[in-house]
Amino acid sequence: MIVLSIFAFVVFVVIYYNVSYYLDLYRNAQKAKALGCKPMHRVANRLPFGLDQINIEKSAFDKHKYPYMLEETWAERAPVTTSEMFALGAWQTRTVDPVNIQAILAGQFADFDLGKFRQQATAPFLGQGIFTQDGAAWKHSREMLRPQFSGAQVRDLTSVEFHVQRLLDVLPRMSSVDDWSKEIDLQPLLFALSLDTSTEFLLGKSADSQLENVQTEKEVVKAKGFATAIDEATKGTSARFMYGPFSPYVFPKGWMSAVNIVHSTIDGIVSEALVKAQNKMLLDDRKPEEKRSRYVFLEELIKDTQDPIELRFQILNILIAGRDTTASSVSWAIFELVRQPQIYQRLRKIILHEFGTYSQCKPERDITFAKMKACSYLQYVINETLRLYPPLLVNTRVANKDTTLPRGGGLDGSGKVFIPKGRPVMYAVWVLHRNEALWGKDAQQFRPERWDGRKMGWDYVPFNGGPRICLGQQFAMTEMSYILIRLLQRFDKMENMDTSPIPLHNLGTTNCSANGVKVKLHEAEK
Ligand code: HEM
Repeated sequence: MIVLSIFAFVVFVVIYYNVSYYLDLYRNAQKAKALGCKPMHRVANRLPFGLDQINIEKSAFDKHKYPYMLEETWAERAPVTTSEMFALGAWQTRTVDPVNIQAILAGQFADFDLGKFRQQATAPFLGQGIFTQDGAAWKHSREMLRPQFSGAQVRDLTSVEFHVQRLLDVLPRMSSVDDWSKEIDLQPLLFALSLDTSTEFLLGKSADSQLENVQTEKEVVKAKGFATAIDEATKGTSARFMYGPFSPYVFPKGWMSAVNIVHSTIDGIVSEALVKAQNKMLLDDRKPEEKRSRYVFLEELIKDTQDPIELRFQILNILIAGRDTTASSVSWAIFELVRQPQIYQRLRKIILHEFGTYSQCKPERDITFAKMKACSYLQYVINETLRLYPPLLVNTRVANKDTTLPRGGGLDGSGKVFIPKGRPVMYAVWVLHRNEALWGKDAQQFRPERWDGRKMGWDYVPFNGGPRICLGQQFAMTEMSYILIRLLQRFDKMENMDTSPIPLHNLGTTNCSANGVKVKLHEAEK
């Protein structure tokens, strides 16, 4: 009897699922017709429910070739650049058409949300913050945070110089007898640098993770705890993303304890800051001569909210949004520069001309925000790095109502397409940025000169666009410029020590090199 009941229940679920699936398809087809939409190209699956997609994605991920898989599978029917597929039991639309991307991010911004999957995957770690919210909550966060990213604070580079000096202190220690250093991997050092500058900017206290590399006993332990916990917590969160709707049930080993370490460290600093704010004391109470940064994000934010949980999550959201993105981008820039010595030398010559040699340069006087912004070739190098290696390879928005997108319908892809409420629309920035139709036959090559006279449009979205454009864009461009200037002033040559034939990719919160950035450095002024 029980067996019969279970059997009947399963049959009922299968029938119910099938009927509602086909009814939905029928209703959507009717609505699409009424709106003058044309059918999208459908990607064929080899396994039921699109289960083959899991294999394809997992295998590419494990082989560190995820971006190449995107190019192969997303460009399947070029030049028609929008399609739909059934993956993991649900329909999704995939586009690399700049016109559709502009519609999603700007023109039809109100029709799309981040969707519940991002919130579910990140909730225990990132809670309610600008990076995870939608609607009114997001608007509130954006209005509260935006003023913190304008003006003087973005231009205050004293703290960046302090931490760059720590990085430079570490590098010569690795030198051998001749003028060349031994082989080092710059990538983890650049990640530590970025964690230290971001925590100092946001919290008024640096995580001092670079001290790990100079072996200062006491602080090393403190730094290691926080830096490792941040890495574990972000890695675990990214792993949850892969499971889509099942992410709330996935708890990678050690993830929650890493999350707790990060939360309690930030909570400690926040509660200290709240006490100081109540007593009208400065959060950053170092003596003036010890002060590296005139601005502390948390100190300013406390003027808007005193809720400790809101403060924790807003700070953490920005830390995660800004730290790995900047570090991986500088790493990729060096990755390319050491493979093309002529570009390295051209950039270095311009840097020396504009900002002086390492020993002549007085950073506060010579490396200003305005001068960095005006240094075109330096900006071209960074633009080109973010084109070829956008930190976020793929992004998703979810329709919050029945809507349409302007392109992708019909055989030539020029017609409107219907997007039903709840449908995820994914856009692959990696594929968009390497599309030959948009970037020319040399789209795969690192060629900063292509930016000479080129205007930025919807074919280039490393920072996204529209109302949700990256708040830290200016901050990131400034910091990346600064780090490159100091490194190229100090080293007149860098040699690539990595022999892998193609770049391999690790995907954490951002896309970074799986082989690191292995180089030998040659000091300019020994
Ligand atoms: C190369 C460096 C960076 C890149 C490529 C980058 C890219 C992005 C992208 C693509 C988004 C949109 C995410 C989405 O809506 O799905 C974003 C959002 C954001 N970024 Fe960045 N980012 C960088 C650095 C930074 C830095 C340094 C900060 C802060 C210190 C920052 C703060 C933010 C914030 C707060 C948001 C959320 C904006 C909102 O939703 O309204 N980013 N970033």
